[in-house]
Amino acid sequence: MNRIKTDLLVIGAGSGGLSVAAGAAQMGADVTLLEGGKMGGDCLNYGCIPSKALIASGKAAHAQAHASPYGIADVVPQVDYAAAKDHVHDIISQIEPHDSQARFQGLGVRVIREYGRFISQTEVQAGDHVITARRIVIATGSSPLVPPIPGLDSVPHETNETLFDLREKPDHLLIVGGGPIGMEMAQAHRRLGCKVTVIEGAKALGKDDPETAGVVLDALRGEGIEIAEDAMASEIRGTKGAIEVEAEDGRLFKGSHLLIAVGRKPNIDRLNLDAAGIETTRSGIEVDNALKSTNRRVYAIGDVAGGLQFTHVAGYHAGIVIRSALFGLPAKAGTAHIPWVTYTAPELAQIGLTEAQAREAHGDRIEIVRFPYSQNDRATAERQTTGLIKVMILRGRPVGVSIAGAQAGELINLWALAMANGLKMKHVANMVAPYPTMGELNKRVAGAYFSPRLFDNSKVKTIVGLVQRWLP
Ligand SMILES: Cc1cc2nc3c(=O)[nH]c(=O)nc-3n(C[C@H](O)[C@H](O)[C@H](O)COP(=O)(O)OP(=O)(O)OC[C@H]3O[C@@H](n4cnc5c(N)ncnc54)[C@H](O)[C@@H]3O)c2cc1C
Ligand SMILES: NC(=O)c1ccc[n+]([C@@H]2O[C@H](COP(=O)([O-])OP(=O)(O)OC[C@H]3O[C@@H](n4cnc5c(N)ncnc54)[C@H](O)[C@@H]3O)[C@@H](O)[C@H]2O)c1
Repeated sequence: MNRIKTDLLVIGAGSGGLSVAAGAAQMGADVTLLEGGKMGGDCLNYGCIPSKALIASGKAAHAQAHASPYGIADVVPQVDYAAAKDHVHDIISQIEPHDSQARFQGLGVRVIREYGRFISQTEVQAGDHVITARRIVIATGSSPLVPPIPGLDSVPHETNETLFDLREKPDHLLIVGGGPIGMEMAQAHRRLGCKVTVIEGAKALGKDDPETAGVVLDALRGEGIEIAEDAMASEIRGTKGAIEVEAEDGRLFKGSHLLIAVGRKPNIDRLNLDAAGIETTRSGIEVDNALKSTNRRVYAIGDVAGGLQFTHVAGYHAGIVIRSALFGLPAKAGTAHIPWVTYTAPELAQIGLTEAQAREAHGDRIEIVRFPYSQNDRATAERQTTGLIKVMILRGRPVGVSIAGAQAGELINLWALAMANGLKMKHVANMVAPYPTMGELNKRVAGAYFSPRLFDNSKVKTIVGLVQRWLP
């Protein structure tokens, strides 16, 4: 056995683990990083990057087929599905060096390409190494949940771990699960020429605000995607090319290929957590708001910590752990200022409270303002007028923003800044936004908050009247 002593042991080289390792090593800590699978984790290899690359292929095809409103003839896109997958892998390989073993070794991190398992409160075994660490960060991520639906184990199916290697174009893709994975992949495949049916057990995009999610679902249905809601898949049968999914209420869906996208399960099986006294919940490792597990020397971050499961959350967690483990400073992870975006077209973005959550938490004190894309000149010029921005406001401060529309993911950035720093609506209204940009929507919705106060206000009218009488 090779014995290693280290300041910080990071288990998992995905979005969270890499951020902790890079930060800690560059600040002078002795860092050991374990990775049993691919460097870069889910986001680079099976998640954000391949999905956004395939969405880009779909967007290119869609633009060809819908060019005539801009004065350019529509073309039936000649889709080479396998070539689109080559594009996906090319994009992964362009980003790969940033997450590579060589780069991290260059930063001074000791990288061990093995799965780790606890053998005591302070020791982890990885291959023939036993590592003792002052502090340990578990950043092992999550895997696709493949539920025990009768028949599924004997029917060929894809998950996010296999879909991006599939090279034959599905004739008719059935997708079980209408969350972000399901809806993003539904639209990408529809635009690449597949028939697509989404089978959703409750409401599609159900974690988002129903009003803004509704805008996206209408658009997806308009592109020809069948979205069946309240359709809990209860039995799956068939063989490659001829698959059937039956819902609890008897509805039957037939297709050629099947994608399972019904959520995630935390990667904890290999860790032997009992040996370290680390407790778990149904969604992952139990952590307090400083991301410490029930073993006070061990943190859990990112997907395995069971909260919001996004790359930027894993990165945010990494910053909190560095502050706590390296500097011994207090640090708490919040969620009120965390945005998320579903990269459909139109995009769907959310930060903080939805309208229903805001009303439940703050009752009548909540004010809601909306502004439609149809009143934005840039959106009009680009024929992207579908959508709206909606802001939930408590005593002049935004507590939630929901956006559906083109570039919603870019627009939410401003609200992420505002909400992370406690800015008020007046700060957004004071900004001068360049014309004509989609970003003006943010300023205009802030204007919509103030305009009744200014324009429907008898005091303001009286003051203006008096001043005008005295002005030379
Ligand atoms: C299809 C899809 C699309 C997505 N799109 C987005 C998006 O657009 N934006 C966004 O913000 N998020 C997106 N996500 C979510 C995002 O990928 C995850 O939230 C993020 O990767 C979590 O980072 P992590 O560090 O917690 O885990 P991961 O990135 O999964 O990394 C965990 C790593 O730990 C390794 N590991 C596991 N167990 C062990 C062990 N015992 N020892 C050593 N190594 C181990 C794994 O091999 C893996 O490499 C998407 C996810 C999917 C599936
Ligand atoms: N753009 C992004 O940031 C992005 C994109 C993809 C994934 N992700 C992350 O990955 C996570 C997982 O995504 P996901 O879409 O797999 O999960 P999800 O939990 O968000 O959605 C899963 C959906 O499947 C449905 N479902 C569950 N069992 C079912 C059954 N038997 N039949 C029919 N429907 C069923 C649920 O009602 C739910 O709506 C997301 O929550 C998100 O954190 C993020």
